[in-house]
Amino acid sequence: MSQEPGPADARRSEDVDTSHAVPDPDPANTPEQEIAIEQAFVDRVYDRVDVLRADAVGDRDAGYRHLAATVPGAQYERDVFVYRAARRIADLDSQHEGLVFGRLDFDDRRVRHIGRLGVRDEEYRTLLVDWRAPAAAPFYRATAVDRQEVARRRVIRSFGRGVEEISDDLLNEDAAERLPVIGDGALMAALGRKRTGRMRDIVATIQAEQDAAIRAPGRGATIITGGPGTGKTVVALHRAAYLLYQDRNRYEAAGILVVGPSAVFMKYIGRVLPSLGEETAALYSLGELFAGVEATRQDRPAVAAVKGGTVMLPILRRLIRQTPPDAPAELRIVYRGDVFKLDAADLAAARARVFEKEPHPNLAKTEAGRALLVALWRKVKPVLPDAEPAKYSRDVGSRGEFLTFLDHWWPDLDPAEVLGWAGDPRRLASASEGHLKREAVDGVAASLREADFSIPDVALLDELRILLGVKRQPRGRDRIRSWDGIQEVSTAQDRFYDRPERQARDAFYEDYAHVIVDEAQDLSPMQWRMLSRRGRAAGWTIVGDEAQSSWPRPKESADARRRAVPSGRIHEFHLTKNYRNSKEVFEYAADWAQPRLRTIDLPEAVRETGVPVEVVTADPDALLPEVAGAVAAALEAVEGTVGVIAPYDRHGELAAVVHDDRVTLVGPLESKGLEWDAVIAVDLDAVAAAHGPGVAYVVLTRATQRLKRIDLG
Ligand SMILES: Nc1ncnc2c1ncn2[C@@H]1O[C@H](COP(=O)(O)OP(=O)(O)OP(=O)(O)O)[C@@H](O)[C@H]1O
Repeated sequence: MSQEPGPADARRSEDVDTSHAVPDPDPANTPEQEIAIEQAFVDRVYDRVDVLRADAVGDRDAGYRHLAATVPGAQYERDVFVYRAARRIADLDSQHEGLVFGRLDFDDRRVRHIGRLGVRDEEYRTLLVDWRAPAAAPFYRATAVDRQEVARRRVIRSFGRGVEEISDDLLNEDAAERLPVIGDGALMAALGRKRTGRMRDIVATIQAEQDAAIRAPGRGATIITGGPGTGKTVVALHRAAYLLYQDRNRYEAAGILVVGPSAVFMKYIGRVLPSLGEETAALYSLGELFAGVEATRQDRPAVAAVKGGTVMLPILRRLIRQTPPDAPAELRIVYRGDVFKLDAADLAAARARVFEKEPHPNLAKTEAGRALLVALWRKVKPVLPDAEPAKYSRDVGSRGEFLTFLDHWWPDLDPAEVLGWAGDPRRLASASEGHLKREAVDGVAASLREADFSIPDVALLDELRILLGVKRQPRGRDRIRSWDGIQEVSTAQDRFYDRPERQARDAFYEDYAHVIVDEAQDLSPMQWRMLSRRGRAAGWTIVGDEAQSSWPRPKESADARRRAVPSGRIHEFHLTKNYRNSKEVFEYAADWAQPRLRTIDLPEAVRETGVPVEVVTADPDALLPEVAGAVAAALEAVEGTVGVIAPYDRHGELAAVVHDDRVTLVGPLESKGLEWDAVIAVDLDAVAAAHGPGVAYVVLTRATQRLKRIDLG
């Protein structure tokens, strides 16, 4: 729900009054006096929200009282009614923290407050404008050069219901005589705040170039590029919230999918959309897009490079045609007193004939039975010339022994099982003849013998799912629709509101209205294919930075992306300011990366800390004490989180440094997209050698305040 009119209402009436008059302040007011003025307004909004919540609870309860409705259609109406009330309650509940965060004072002395929700007063006049409404745009877009009639922009920071801090930005110098200007820079304050390990929303401080990307049209493809820390991830998430607000029916009914590189990353960003009141987007990491698998393991770079490439397509196509390992090698049938046999060669020929008719084995069972009967018939006919084909087929085809044979010879295949076959180097070598060298076969086969699947395996499993054939499912009753298509409201309501971190749609759902891909520079061609299946009719938001890529063949990936994303309108946005790293950290990272990377998109870091990057060389045998010392010093120096980023083969020996909630130890690939207040980068040269300079550049750009590099001597 939103009390604020959505864009449709705004279009209908451009002059929906979104501002209100307030008495002129005294320009000499102290910060405390101004805080008190805002507090009075904030209290008024909360009072109103309390009333609205009570109304919504009343509506929901009234809906439940009609539970016994038996008149056709009445149950549906009740469901819709209850659903809408439940939504309204959830919205109001989710937005309690910092509900009012912005205020615009216009040249004509009108005032507009901006918040996480739209709220109207008893007379349906706007009290608070939703940050996503067109009327809120000047809060993000107005600049001294293009003021959009804004005289002063104010950011209000609260804790619970209490206003704590105000920070103003005077856009019209002439208004200084009538408007007090307080505080120094909400953005800098937000950027300097300690990190907690969960990304926060930035509604109060979205910058103009970010706002433009957030509000781009939902259809077609929106491509957002920018160097490290420019807010690509946070912008993409706010964009999801914007799209949901802007066309709730469409985006809730068909869904928005947000895909990121790793489970750690999804956890890191997982609270942003709920904090914006949006619970319905599906968040999946690349390792989770195959139902039942939650892959978090990375393959060795050389193996990942093979598994992600389109070379896997012909290999998988051959693999599914191989005879299953436990399939019987001979069929014997007694017909009219004679024994008839199909040997291995006959069975192989029959198998090949099935594939000529139906390339998807899991859809070919009937065809397989027919092929066996035909092959047997060729043996029967010469021996029993008077046999009748129809009678023979009916008789043999309905026998238990024949059907049991068929089940074993042509079992329903599971993608995980088929991928497992490729763990046998002989099978893989046969499927990949002419495509892979011996060394690659051995590497891939060995990786497929591991106990669990790796992240690149998930795209292969998904490809196999399609190659094996997907049986048509009756459209599930529990597929989630918007309220106007909802079927079982109590179920939907539970799903939306009762689980803290939920998935609205399963991993195979294919009809998303919008797909947001973060860290897109790293997607392999096979991963692009997996995503394209989930958004055939979708709009796309693609976010990335080529320089941070770990995929070795960017052209192959770009081609795959072009094929995955429907051609059509493309909106491109480029973000230019680094909000994460201090200038000191970013300049160090850029100096290191520039000579090593072909293309690099260098943003401008907006914040200085005066703390230079530290570089030390440690004895390889004394790495643990060196890192432990660095962690202890970092915990002292920063209030927030500390990240140790080290090559995977060092994790065992370094595990002991994680003795505090604020400390995490991750591999270079998992550090993508994340940030810590202090970062300790272990053996950067090894990271660059194993994963390429792009990944080492990622490692160097994770710190908000302090970076220490520990090399091995
Ligand atoms: N307008 C803003 N106001 C406050 N904080 C911001 C703003 N824009 C970005 N940030 C913060 O800057 C940090 C970096 O943002 P984000 O992770 O989205 O960048 P990114 O471009 O995806 O980075 P990378 O490509 O290096 O992973 C985050 O802490 C984010 O909250």
